[in-house]
Amino acid sequence: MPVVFVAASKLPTPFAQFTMHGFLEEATGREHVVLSLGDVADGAPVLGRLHSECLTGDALFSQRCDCGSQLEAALQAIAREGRGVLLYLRQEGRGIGLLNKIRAYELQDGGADTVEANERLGFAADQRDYAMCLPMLEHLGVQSLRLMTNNPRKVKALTDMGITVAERVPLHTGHNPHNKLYLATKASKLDHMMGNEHQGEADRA
Ligand SMILES: Nc1nc2c(ncn2[C@@H]2O[C@H](COP(=O)(O)OP(=O)(O)OP(=O)(O)O)[C@@H](O)[C@H]2O)c(=O)[nH]1
Ligand SMILES: [Zn+2]
Repeated sequence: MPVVFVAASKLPTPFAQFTMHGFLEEATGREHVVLSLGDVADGAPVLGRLHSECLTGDALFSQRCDCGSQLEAALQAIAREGRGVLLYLRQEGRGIGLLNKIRAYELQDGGADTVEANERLGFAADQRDYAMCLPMLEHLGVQSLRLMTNNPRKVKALTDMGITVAERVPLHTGHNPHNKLYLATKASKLDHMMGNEHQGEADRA
């Protein structure tokens, strides 16, 4: 997937001053971002996260999901470590886009779960692919990750493209009464690992 690097700048945040790297996915026009901290090209496994865009959770404080809290926990964990990468991937709504996600939420308000809602709209449960990550990680010189995720599909996607996942770091945060069913459905239908693992460093954020 042709992804070109466009520019990099400083990004001061409450957690650390990251470097922000901007990339363009030429075929789709999607604009992806990586926040990096420290020397991530020295060959040692890098604490990292592939974060799928969730406008409602990341920017609008939605409690329907755990995205905003995971984003914050991941950035805090990277800041604590002084080294890491967060790939902010523009694949909103597990790849169906913002307006279709709102359609899916409407169906969920009527009783469907997150997977059934996607399927009723004619989409697969999860339409994401992670091919754009390889050129972005190559650009940064990252060969091996300690990946903050509960999603085994992300581990497999990276491994299949030749990136070593040296460790999976669980990221359990942001649970509330509004996303209880959503998180349970992710575990039962989307293979997410939602508990009983050792507490990861990102969970402590
Ligand atoms: N279609 C759809 N997308 C959703 C819904 N809730 C959250 N999302 C999207 O799901 C993506 C986040 O995926 P999650 O399944 O929460 O987590 P993950 O990224 O697969 O796994 P983790 O690395 O463990 O966080 C974001 O793109 C959200 O916009 C929903 O009900 N329907
Ligand atoms: Zn979300």
